Amino acid sequence: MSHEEDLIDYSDEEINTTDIPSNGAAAAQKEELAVGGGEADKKGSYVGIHSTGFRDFLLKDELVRAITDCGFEHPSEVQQVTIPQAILGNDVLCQAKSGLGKTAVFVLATLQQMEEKPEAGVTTVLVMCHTRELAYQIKNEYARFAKYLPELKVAVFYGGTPVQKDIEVLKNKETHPHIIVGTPGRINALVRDKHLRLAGLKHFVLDECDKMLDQPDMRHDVQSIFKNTPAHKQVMMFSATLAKDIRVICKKFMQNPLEIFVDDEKKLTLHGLQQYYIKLDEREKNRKLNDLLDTLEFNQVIIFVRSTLRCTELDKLLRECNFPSTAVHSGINQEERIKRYKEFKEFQTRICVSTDIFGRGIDVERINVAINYDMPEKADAYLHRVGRAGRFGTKGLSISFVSSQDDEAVLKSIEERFEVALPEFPADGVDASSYMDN
Ligand SMILES: Nc1ncnc2c1ncn2[C@@H]1O[C@H](COP(=O)(O)OP(=O)(O)OP(=O)(O)O)[C@@H](O)[C@H]1O
Repeated sequence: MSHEEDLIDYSDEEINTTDIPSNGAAAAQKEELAVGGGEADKKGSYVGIHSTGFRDFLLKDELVRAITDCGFEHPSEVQQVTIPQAILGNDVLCQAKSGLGKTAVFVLATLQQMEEKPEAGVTTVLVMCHTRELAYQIKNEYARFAKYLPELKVAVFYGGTPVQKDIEVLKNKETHPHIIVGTPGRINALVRDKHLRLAGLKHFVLDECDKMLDQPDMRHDVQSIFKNTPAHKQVMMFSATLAKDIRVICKKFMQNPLEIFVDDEKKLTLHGLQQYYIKLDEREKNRKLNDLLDTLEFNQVIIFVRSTLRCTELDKLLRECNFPSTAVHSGINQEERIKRYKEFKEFQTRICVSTDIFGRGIDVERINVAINYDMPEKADAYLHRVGRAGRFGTKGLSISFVSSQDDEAVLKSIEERFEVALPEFPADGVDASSYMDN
């Protein structure tokens, strides 16, 4: 993509839906992952599963060892289809269900393409996502997979922390990262003020790309950063939800990408996850939540609310009732937010009340119950939120409180779009073995 002419102001753009490649709806019925793109004649074709192990990708020894240490035995479907193309440097636009390992696709693909002795002081990989905690998590994934590549330097930059610290890291050749993970606001500020130079960039990655390009502020920052990168580079974008209009926008940043879409939205439903709703009055929510937390068996539970105020209040109430709860929302200072994220991830707290900050991308292995105390406004947000439970094909349970006509409308749209039965939560509860892995 040439920079000047093609980086348009998307808010002025008419979305041309006829741009979208046909992925062959009939075939999509049969296959989980519809793969189009690459070469023109490949559009609409479907890649079968050929490889069975990470070794088949012919990755560097250091990566194979790290993968083994992580306990990954077999690549997931999205990994099988995408990694072989991504390590060749192709652009990738990838949609795949929540929790099935999209992160490892770009982490492994970029690490695989790094030079053995990366040049000091040059950043070649930039990964951006929409929240600070997710950036922190992705940075840790890089650390996990790069553990046998000690020369590689990875850093995470996001807002709410002293910018001077980031500037110091970038000033010094010894500490200057080869790989940067971050959120667009801070990265853009560092680029704008010439602390971060991206002339040597080879890989530009957006995780949760639909969210990032859907929000005007974030999209503006992403575009400004993109303009400061070389024309020739690999661009990869990922999300569990990729509406057709957003795909068109994503592709403006790419050249002839490998496209992986789940056109048949019912295939986005997580099969290990049991999903229910409870109809109740707003004022009955606290009592109901108390009952559920008392009676349900869970390892960890995440509870979503719609505002920071409700988040603070509900967390306080739960702690008053002696539940081991924590809260995460944008009103908390950043250091404390990361501390709470870490504690929750490390199983030191078992209940987390959150706004949509933890609604996407956050990967906490032991969450097996997700509760929508407040129903989200959109079906997409619902899909991401409940996907926090039942990661990587494990079992899980989600319960959504429905207390208004708007909530009912969202519930209906979820059932229709994802063809998921969302029955009422049974009065006598559900058998714990149905949502707890042994
Ligand atoms: N091949 C694998 N074998 C075992 N575990 C895996 C494998 N790939 C990924 N995982 C684990 O699965 C979990 C979910 O992965 P990840 O967070 O990348 O999912 P995702 O597709 O990005 O989900 P979301 O759309 O919700 O962000 C992580 O804990 C990750 O370590």
